Amino acid sequence: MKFISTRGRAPSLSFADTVLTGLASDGGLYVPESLPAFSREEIASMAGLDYRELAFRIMQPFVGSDVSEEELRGIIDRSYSTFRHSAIAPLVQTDTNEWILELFHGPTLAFKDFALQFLGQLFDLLLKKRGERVVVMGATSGDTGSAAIEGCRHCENIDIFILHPHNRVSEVQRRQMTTVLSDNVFNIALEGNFDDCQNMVKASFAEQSFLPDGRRLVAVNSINWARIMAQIVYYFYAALRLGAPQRTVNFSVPTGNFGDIFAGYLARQMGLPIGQLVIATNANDILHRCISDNDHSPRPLVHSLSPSMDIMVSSNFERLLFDLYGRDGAAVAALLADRSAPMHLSKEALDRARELFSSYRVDDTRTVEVIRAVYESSGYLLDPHTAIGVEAARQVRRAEDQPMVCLSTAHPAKFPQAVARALPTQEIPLPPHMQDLFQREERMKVLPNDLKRVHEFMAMALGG
Ligand SMILES: Cc1ncc(COP(=O)(O)O)c(C=O)c1O
Ligand SMILES: N[C@@H](CCOP(=O)(O)O)C(=O)O
Repeated sequence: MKFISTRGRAPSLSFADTVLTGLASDGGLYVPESLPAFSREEIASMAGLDYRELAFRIMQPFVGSDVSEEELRGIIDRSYSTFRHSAIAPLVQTDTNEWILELFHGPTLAFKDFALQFLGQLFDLLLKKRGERVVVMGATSGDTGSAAIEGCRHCENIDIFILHPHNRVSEVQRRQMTTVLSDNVFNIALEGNFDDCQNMVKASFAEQSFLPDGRRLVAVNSINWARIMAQIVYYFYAALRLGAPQRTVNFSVPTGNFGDIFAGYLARQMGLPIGQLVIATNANDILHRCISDNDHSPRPLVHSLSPSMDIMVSSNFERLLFDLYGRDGAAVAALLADRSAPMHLSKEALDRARELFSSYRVDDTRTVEVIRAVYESSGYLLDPHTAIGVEAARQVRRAEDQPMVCLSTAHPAKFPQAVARALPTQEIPLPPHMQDLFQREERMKVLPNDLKRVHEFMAMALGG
């Protein structure tokens, strides 16, 4: 399978080369030239498969011959053996036809582990085969960082640098990153917000001459295609458990960088009978405004109780635009020429986007009310991001008789302060492997929002 850029001017790449890169050379994101599709019968035959076997069936067509079937099975086995729940992604019912898909049973307690445990294993295999050592650079609003570090820290051929917004992630999130003291792990606390971190990472991919010894950058954010690919699997897994393909299933997805919900969109394009796909946003609602009012204009970032979704520039929206504009790279490049300017979709693109997605915005006050209300009605404790997904689902749901699956993207223990606003006396213990998190030594470098300073730090850390 070949992968092409959403801006249409970069060379197409193989799966392995796509994984071991970041942005395309024209500034675009890589997508498959064509999507594999499964017939209704093929999907029916997947019912009852365990998570690992299903992951193999869904991902193998993308991977092709770059990774042998045996190698892919090995990667999948190792990736999901670190999860603490035997179902990997269990479903819990909270109301009539309302389900929570718990995606937080991986090592860092967020859905990011699904793709980043996998990506770390994949990097390890591909880099060893090539005898190459690379520099991984990523931006995080709190969850990608620790999951990427956890996925990559044992890779001999990787140095990893993660930028997080200084003082804008929860203490648990920060400590999950900064207490990993391995020699190949570097945490940068940037004096800026997540968008600043992400801009810096993208600018670094465009100009890599600051790296010593001819080293190159590789992405761990969801600009890396393998991240999205691994997330497609749990849409199939949940839908099959709830009766697909005989039954249509709906999903509500707490959304920031648009990676997770884009994986759901792909699952539908690949044949899974998904009805509604709900984009659930916090006060940083550019995607909701885009779908509801055709208003994709950036506004100052708001710091919310769901910090991982404090994102204004959603990288993966570009991948959707590519499809909405008939896979015309020039049209996408023109639309995104100035990301700080308001963007308005054409009538056709907007109509199509509205057919594909519903959207809803949930502010902090409502987030707190929902955490409290769901706990009181069902005894189920939501994290603030998941609460946004649950509320959005309840507000925009069309088919009461079909299952609505709300993706639970993080464990509430990552956000005790936010949960305490709703339930002040509620204890939320960390899992056993994190019991001493607050006693561990931390290491990070605080840097100004200045590309040159970040590059100097990275070059020095790499011995340049
Ligand atoms: C807990 C949590 N929920 C939701 C999101 C939003 O996911 P996405 O960026 O894929 O839209 C993130 C960050 O990505 C997150 O960390
Ligand atoms: N919410 C994310 C932001 C980065 O998103 P990614 O999916 O592109 O890595 C985070 O927790 O860091």
